[in-house]
Amino acid sequence: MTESKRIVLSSDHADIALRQTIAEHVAAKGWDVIDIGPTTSESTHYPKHGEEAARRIASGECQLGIILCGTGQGIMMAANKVKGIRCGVCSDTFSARMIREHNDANMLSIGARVIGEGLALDIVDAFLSAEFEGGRHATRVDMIKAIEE
Ligand SMILES: O=C[C@H](O)[C@H](O)[C@H](O)COP(=O)(O)O
Repeated sequence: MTESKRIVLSSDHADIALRQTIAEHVAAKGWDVIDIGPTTSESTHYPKHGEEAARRIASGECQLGIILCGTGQGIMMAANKVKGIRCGVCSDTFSARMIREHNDANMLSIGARVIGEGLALDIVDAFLSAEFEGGRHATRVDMIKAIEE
């Protein structure tokens, strides 16, 4: 894990409570959590929240990010438009581990209307405790980065 442990959290209106539960869970594990909201369940637009969170990572302010929307898909698509972001939607712990180990993902997206709180927290733990393996996977991640150039 990187020395600085700062993580950004954001979501749309799909489940503010789950995001706040994840924020508390991650903070309890020693992460400095930057929860950029929103704070109410008023209908909002996931692209802006995905982009906002992604830019906190692209700027170097945060090392990792966790974002949520109803399916996790729309906010993931928006986040992945920001250069340097590798974000995957996960509904299982194996994928959450593998997107770190093989893809060096810096953001995790969760479908708040897809999975429950218990699984979501396990997915978060799998994502945060995994490390990028490098080697052949670094070659492939470099190829992803080259597409952005
Ligand atoms: O990918 C998009 C997300 O699942 C959104 O959370 C969803 O489209 C929001 O839908 P609604 O406006 O009906 O709550």
